[in-house]
Amino acid sequence: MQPLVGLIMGSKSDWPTMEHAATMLEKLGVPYETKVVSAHRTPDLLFDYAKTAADRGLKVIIAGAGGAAHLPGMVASQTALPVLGVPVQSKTLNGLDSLLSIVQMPGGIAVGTLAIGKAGATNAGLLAAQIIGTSDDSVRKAVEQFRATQTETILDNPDPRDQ
Ligand SMILES: Nc1c(C(=O)O)ncn1[C@@H]1O[C@H](COP(=O)(O)O)[C@@H](O)[C@H]1O
Repeated sequence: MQPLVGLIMGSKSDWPTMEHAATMLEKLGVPYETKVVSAHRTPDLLFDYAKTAADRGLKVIIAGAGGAAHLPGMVASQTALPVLGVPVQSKTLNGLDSLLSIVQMPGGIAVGTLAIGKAGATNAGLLAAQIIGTSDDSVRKAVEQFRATQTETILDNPDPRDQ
């Protein structure tokens, strides 16, 4: 199926975090492609990827990076598609560096910044599906079903001592 989401990251070392975005997209039936693209290490690839993304049929880009995390902002500078940025937890500064690099965009180029790490990657997948769900009924229904099941699971087992 034609990918609707581009899931990119600065390094293969980001995959253990970013795979949680992939898991959510798969759960919600959203086709995606995934690739290592780095603003620093592969700048020409980054420009080509971002400039051709919309014409290739992508609707949303999720970009994860750690440390000096310029990838999401640089992708956003080259495409009008919505870009969701995931700060990957860094070893030295625990991801605060990644978060601040992604979130402090200058006005006029937008990146939707998620939380640091696994929760941020999971929610990037979810938010991408919600964006696609505004014009795709089957994805919107999958999101609604996911949320209903999540709520039921908690209500059915409210005792915190039970697993
Ligand atoms: N922040 C960026 C960018 C970028 O923003 O273009 N490219 C790679 N990186 C990050 O460098 C970290 C360490 O990468 P390595 O593990 O490959 O040394 C990764 O978290 C990656 O996202």
